[in-house]
Amino acid sequence: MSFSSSPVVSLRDVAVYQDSNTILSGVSFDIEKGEFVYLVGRTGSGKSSLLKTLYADLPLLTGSASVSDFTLSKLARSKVPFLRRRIGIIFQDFQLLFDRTVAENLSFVLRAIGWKDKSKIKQRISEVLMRVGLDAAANKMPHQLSGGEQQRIVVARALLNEPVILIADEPTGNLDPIVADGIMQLFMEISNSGTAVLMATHNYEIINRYPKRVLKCESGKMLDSNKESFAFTTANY
Ligand SMILES: Nc1ncnc2c1ncn2[C@@H]1O[C@H](COP(=O)(O)OP(=O)(O)OP(=O)(O)O)[C@@H](O)[C@H]1O
Repeated sequence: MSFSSSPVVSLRDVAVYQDSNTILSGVSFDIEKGEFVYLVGRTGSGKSSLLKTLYADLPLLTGSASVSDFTLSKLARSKVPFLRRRIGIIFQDFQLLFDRTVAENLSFVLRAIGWKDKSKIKQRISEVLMRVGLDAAANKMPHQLSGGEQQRIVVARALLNEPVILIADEPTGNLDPIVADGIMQLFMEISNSGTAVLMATHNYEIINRYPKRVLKCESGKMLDSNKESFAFTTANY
């Protein structure tokens, strides 16, 4: 008997568009539960556009795709918030609310999706802060934290809904190498505990230090290191 679960992301012959321009075509890949995958490619090659397609910020017009249990081609606008609750989204700029504490930043998200019970909110916040190693930071203001700590809070925020996948667009871009390394270790722990991670990056040093599967946007197509070998070079990235 097989206990394998279905992929958390599955794309078949997908095209990615910006306005009427085709950015990528013929994109097919699966991401399994707990898998860690890098997304690379030159500036403008389509990484962010692909990620936006996955969280329904760009419509799926060609091919078929599912994320968690959502079929993107048939996704009604009203269902988009529910899709996004299954995805933790992390960007390079931290996007914390600087006029409130860490705990208030996190409770804001839970309240927005209908959590009301104060003790449950407090418990969930404490769980995610523990997970990112910052359980003592709940009552601090974001400006009292370092850049790396702020990014950990953003990761904690992305984990609030127990997502099946974290989608991260250049999450280490503004961090110095040692701090970036800490964030990578956190991502590895997160993927080891069953949440898939799809991370767009230009940082090939990080990929060499934490080697995992790589998807590469190149000349309007997607290359997959699970299926073919391709060169890694820091030139032009
Ligand atoms: N909002 C937009 N409207 C129209 N075209 C866009 C938009 N955003 C991006 N594009 C175009 O789509 C193409 C892919 O851009 P995208 O941002 O996906 O690339 P990227 O690989 O993420 O680049 P970077 O590494 O610089 O973030 C580029 O040609 C870009 O100019």
